[in-house]
Amino acid sequence: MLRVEDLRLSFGGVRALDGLGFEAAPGEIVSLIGPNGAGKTSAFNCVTGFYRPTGGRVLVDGTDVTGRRPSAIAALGVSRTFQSPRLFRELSVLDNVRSGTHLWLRQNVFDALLHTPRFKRGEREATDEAHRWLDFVGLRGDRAGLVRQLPYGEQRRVEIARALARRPRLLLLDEPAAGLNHGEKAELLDLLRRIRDLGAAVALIEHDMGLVMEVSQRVVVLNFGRGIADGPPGAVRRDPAVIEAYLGRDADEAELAAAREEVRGAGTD
Ligand SMILES: Nc1ncnc2c1ncn2[C@@H]1O[C@H](COP(=O)(O)OP(=O)(O)OP(=O)(O)O)[C@@H](O)[C@H]1O
Repeated sequence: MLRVEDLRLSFGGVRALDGLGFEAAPGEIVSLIGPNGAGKTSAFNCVTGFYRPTGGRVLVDGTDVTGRRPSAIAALGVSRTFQSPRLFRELSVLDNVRSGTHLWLRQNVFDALLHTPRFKRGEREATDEAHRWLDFVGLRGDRAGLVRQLPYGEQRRVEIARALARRPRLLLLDEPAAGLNHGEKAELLDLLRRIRDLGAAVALIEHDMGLVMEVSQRVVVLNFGRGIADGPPGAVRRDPAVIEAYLGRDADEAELAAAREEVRGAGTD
């Protein structure tokens, strides 16, 4: 579904991406991990058209989308969330999710102006579907209220519901566990599995190693814009290059042991 080949991106002298390659197949969660500044979000931005790579290719279901605009890439079934939720703050919870349906809802300007039967049918369908996705992400409570009044963890769920309402074939989630408490993380783990079971390809950026190791079919480790490991979680967490990437070559044994623990993920062994 997604194939990234030899991706390169520079900002002035900074090489954010330096020959990155990875793939994500339908029904699979592929996690991108790596130290701060390793290039994970830059990779997402290149895949979704927010950045134009300076080299390499991005293929979505075999179509070369390198350098295309975000809207053109979204139209191919690519949907994403951001490190901090980017919602329409002055819209209701429901309307935020309904906005996701406009990608596939077939309405023209005359339908909207004249409120034709087709328009009304479409609006009903959009509302029903938005409710279904809010149920799916487990958002209880008032859906007519403004989204900005929700707690942070719930805003994240709304953003995921909106991304799902676009009916994506490829979903990119940028640090969905950031700022969540323990209980919310457990619910997110369950949600990620259910999203995978829908059959989409999921690419995940996440710093919570326990979550990553538990939910991913494959883990790609980035360091300085390059992939330094790519494989099933079990193999990646034993890879010495991965441990080193988190601390650097000069780390002493105690630090390395602590890093090994972190990469291994609490309670997953
Ligand atoms: N818009 C930009 N302008 C200049 N430099 C940028 C820009 N975006 C990213 N960079 C640089 O590119 C490198 C990779 O950043 P990126 O945000 O992709 O890393 P990351 O792995 O997602 O980090 P984090 O885990 O902290 O989110 C960093 O050195 C960063 O400072």
